[in-house]
This record gives sequence, C-alpha cells and structure tokens, in this order.
Amino acid sequence: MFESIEAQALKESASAPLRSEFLQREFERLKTFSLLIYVVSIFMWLLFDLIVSFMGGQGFTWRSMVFLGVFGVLTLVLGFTRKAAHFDVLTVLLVLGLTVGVRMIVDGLPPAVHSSWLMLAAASLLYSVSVLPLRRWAFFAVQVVIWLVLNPFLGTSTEPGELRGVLTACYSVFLCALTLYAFLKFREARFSNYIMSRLLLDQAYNDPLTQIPNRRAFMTHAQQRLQAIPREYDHFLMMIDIDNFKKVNDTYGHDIGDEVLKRVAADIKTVMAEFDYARLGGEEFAIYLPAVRREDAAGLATELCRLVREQPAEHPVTISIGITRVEDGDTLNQALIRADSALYESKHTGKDRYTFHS
Ligand SMILES: Nc1nc2c(ncn2[C@@H]2O[C@H](COP(=O)(O)OP(=O)(O)OP(=O)(O)O)[C@@H](O)[C@H]2O)c(=O)[nH]1
Repeated sequence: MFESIEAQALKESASAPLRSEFLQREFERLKTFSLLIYVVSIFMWLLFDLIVSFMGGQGFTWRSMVFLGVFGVLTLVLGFTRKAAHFDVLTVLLVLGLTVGVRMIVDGLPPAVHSSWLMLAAASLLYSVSVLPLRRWAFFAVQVVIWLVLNPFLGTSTEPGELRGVLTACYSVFLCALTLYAFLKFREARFSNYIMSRLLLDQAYNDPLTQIPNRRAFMTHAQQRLQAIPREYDHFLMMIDIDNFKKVNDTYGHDIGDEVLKRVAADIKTVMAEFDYARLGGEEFAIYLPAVRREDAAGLATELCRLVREQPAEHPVTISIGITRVEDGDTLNQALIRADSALYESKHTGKDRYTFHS
C-alpha cells in the first residue's frame, strides 16, 4: 500500500522543473565534496606524473606545469561556480584535461604496460566522477571522453583478438556498465528522497484545503520575525474571522463553506502577498506585518474587508479583523490573545470591520 502511494506521488511530482531544482540543490549541498574530488583527482594525477617523471626518468617538464595550471584554474572556477549547469561543463573539461594528461604520461612508459595503466586511470576517473552531482548528459560525455582518450587499444600493443585484448575489452564493458548503472541508480534514489521530503514538508506546513500556510508554518515564521530585535519599525499582528460562517455551512452545506474558505484565503493572499499569512484553523486566519506603520496596517485591513465584501460570488461573505501592535518583549501567544480580543470587539460592534487593540 505504502509503496504504491509512494510510486504515485513520485509519478505526479517528477516534473522537469523539479528535476532542475533537485540538481541545483544537490550541487549546492555537494559543492565542497565535489571540490574535494577535484583536488584528490588532480593530486593523484600529479603523483602519477611525478613517479613516472623521476623514477621513470622522463623528467618533470613544462607540459606538466601547463596541465597543473589548467587544473588549478578549473578548481578555482568551481569555487566561484553557483549554477549546476556550469559545474557539468567544468567537470567535462577537467576530465578531458586529466585524460589527455594521463595519455601523455603513459606514452612515456614501456609499451607493454600502456593498456594496464590506461585501464587503471579510466577506472579511477569513472568511479570518482560517478559520485558527483552531474546531469545525465555530463556523465555520458565524461564516459565518451574517457573511452576515447584512454582507449586501451588505441596506440598500444594490445590487440583485441589476443587473450589480453579480450580480457581488457571485457573489463572495459563491465566498468562502463557498472559506473553507468551506479550513477543512474543513486541519482534516482536521491531524487526520490528529495521529492518525498518536499511532499512531507509541504503537507506539514500547508493547509490542504486553502493551499496557504497553516498554523505551524505561521508560528515558525512569525516567531522568527518577532524575535528580530531591535525593530526599525513597528510590527503588527492581525487576526481575521469570517462573519456568520456557521450560517453559510448550515444554509448551503459544508462544500459551499469550503469554497468560501478558499475564496477568502485567496483574497488574503492577494492583499497580503508580501507578509506572512496563514489559516490558523476553522475560519480563522492570521497575518504578521513587520516594519509597517499603523496607518499602513489600517489601510491593508480596509482593503481586505472591501475585497472580500465586494467579491462577485454566489455566496458573499464579510470578515472581521482584530489588530494589535507587537510590543517589545511580547511572546507570539500574548500578541495573538490581544489580536483576538480586538477581533471580538469587531464582531460585537457590527462585523465587516477592523479594530485596533487599545
Ligand atoms: N465548511 C467548513 N466549515 C468549517 C471548517 N472548519 C470549521 N468550520 C465551521 O466554521 C463554523 C464556525 O462558526 P462559529 O465559530 O460559531 O462562528 P460564526 O458562525 O462565524 O459566527 P461569528 O464568528 O460570530 O461571525 C462552524 O460551523 C464550523 O463547523 C472547515 O474546514 N470547512
């Protein structure tokens, strides 16, 4: 049961924009790790070059310095890279540089060992790159570059028909398939986790009926705003309640009541777009207004009452609003209690109005 719900949720949510968002988040999360992979790969390349240069008697030439310079620049660029798409290009370039570098070093070794070292380099690079947060095209491009430049049959004494050649070919295919499969599988698993945690957060912090934030989201956000001290401007808290809502339910039924709730939530969203708003429960809503003047709060309340009242709807309603200034040292609950008592005042002086707590 759970598995089929999960599969359905994944199917419905796995859109292209969400995939790009996931890749961007993955890149941001794994950027330091990616830098580490870059540095370790370059270090391994340098170690190989130094061993072959000094123990192998080839000498450490200016070419090695050029390669090191290019790798250093690419690593530095990664440090400043913010977009996942740029990281893909950077990685393909680094792999191209590393493979060409390896090929040049290997060419200086005795021909009998060429293909073994090329295979070893290809395996190390493929494993390292398969753990990076790359897009599919970039990983495929890396595979192509590696098998083109480090091809163990190209420019070596290994023949495809010989025993060594057959073994090399089998291992190449195995390596290619294994890294490709691991890359795609892990990527898919991480994507599923991402979607599931997003859905979970969405349900925990959003009201399913009105699709606006719920009480939990409001308490979290408003608490953060309330704690921002010193305050440059005043903060206000509004509580909103639909007038005679029980009558709407009793007369037209709960479905119409739900439609009214959605409509009022949409009006709140329109007028209060730049503030933290939420459905607290039932037909009650709250809004936290940081850095506004008293007249701004009054203007917004007037505008919201008007919009709800004049909404061309089959079942028109009005709302009442209670407003309080958030004092220094207030807890959120204290401010909510004062806004609620101002709301009570609005209800008892005729409804369809706002009242400031005095
Ligand atoms: N349709 C619907 N009704 C709800 C929901 N949550 C709470 N209610 C109803 O909201 C109504 C709240 O009514 P009351 O609190 O008595 O207030 P009222 O009729 O709005 O009267 P005043 O507040 O004095 O204007 C009750 O009938 C609840 O059943 C919901 O999610 N959907």
